[in-house]
Amino acid sequence: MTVGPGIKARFQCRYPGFELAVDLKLPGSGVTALFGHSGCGKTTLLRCMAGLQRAAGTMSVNGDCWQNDTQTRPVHHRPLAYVFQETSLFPHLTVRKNLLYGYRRTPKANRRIQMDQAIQWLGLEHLLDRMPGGLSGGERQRVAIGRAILTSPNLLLMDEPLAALDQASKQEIMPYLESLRDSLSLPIIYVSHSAAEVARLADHIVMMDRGRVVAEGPLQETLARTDQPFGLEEDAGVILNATVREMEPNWHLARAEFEGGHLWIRSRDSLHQGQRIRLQVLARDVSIALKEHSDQSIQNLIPARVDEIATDLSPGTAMVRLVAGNTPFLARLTSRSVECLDLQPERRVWMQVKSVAIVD
Ligand SMILES: Nc1ncnc2c1ncn2[C@@H]1O[C@H](COP(=O)(O)OP(=O)(O)OP(=O)(O)O)[C@@H](O)[C@H]1O
Repeated sequence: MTVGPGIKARFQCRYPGFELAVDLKLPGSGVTALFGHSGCGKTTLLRCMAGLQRAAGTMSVNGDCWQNDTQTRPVHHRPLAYVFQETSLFPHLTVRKNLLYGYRRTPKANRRIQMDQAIQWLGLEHLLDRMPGGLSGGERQRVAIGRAILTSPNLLLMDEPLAALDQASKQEIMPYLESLRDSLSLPIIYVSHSAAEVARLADHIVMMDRGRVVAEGPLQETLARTDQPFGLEEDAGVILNATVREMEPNWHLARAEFEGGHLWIRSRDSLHQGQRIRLQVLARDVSIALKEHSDQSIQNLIPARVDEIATDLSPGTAMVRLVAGNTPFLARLTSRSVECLDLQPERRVWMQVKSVAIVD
């Protein structure tokens, strides 16, 4: 069988009352989120990928075939690391020795991630001589992630790694996960049912429902679908990557540039010029005008093109996809407004953005 770059995962398996059937081609780098309601099969799919769950199918990672129709490599021969919701550190070993455990088990020639790097990425310097029993939940999880990546895996599987943490610990650990995403070249499959985590971390998304994939693709593009396979119509919105270009301290505003325009956002102390941020714009916060009105209170007025209109989402409601430069946005309007404005694909309009949130 020829296997190319990226991750190929095709599986079929059954439990009483549940069947998983997926056929996925995923990017060979970055974070792919497996997203969906409880019981939709996210953990089962992750276990199939790891070889922990028997399933018919194929699995390959950047050209390395782990399973096909005739053979399957056992889990301990797959170069992967798995981080669970509940950490399982060795309680009798210090943090340093827990980290070294993964590192030393990896043959020297295969070590691509060094101790110092992992310690720095995960901010573990001051914890090295501590015992796991005395760490907070967030600190323990950071050590567990460190131990996992120090095996230099070719695939990192993370199953709801923040689910057992309180809100404050989740906020604390997020920047470390972001730094891992940006520093590691290895693909990460990240199971979550938190839209906020997905918005912040993922590059690619797989949305599952009852053992099937209902939508899949790059995060930005997929969230901007007018058919809203996520069932999030009320909270539908796009995520965009932007860079802070200008600070207006007198007005407490910052100008964030995205591919195709800029948005004024409310400033905060932690923002600085040149910073890369992710923004969320909800469909219900976007309205459309045919002319550029300057006599109104909305700061963000952006020229855009109508790309697609879906009118049958719920009675009287339409979802309009707009494109500014290369960046898609969604606007949720009444069907009446769509008709009154005579909106059609390709029409040039002005997009009024009432509210923008920094994703964190
Ligand atoms: N070993 C098993 N035996 C029988 N049924 C199972 C087994 N493991 C999982 N299931 C069932 O398969 C379905 C999918 O479970 P899975 O844990 O993969 O979902 P999930 O999306 O990860 O859910 P959650 O977000 O709650 O962890 C559920 O209906 C579950 O009850």
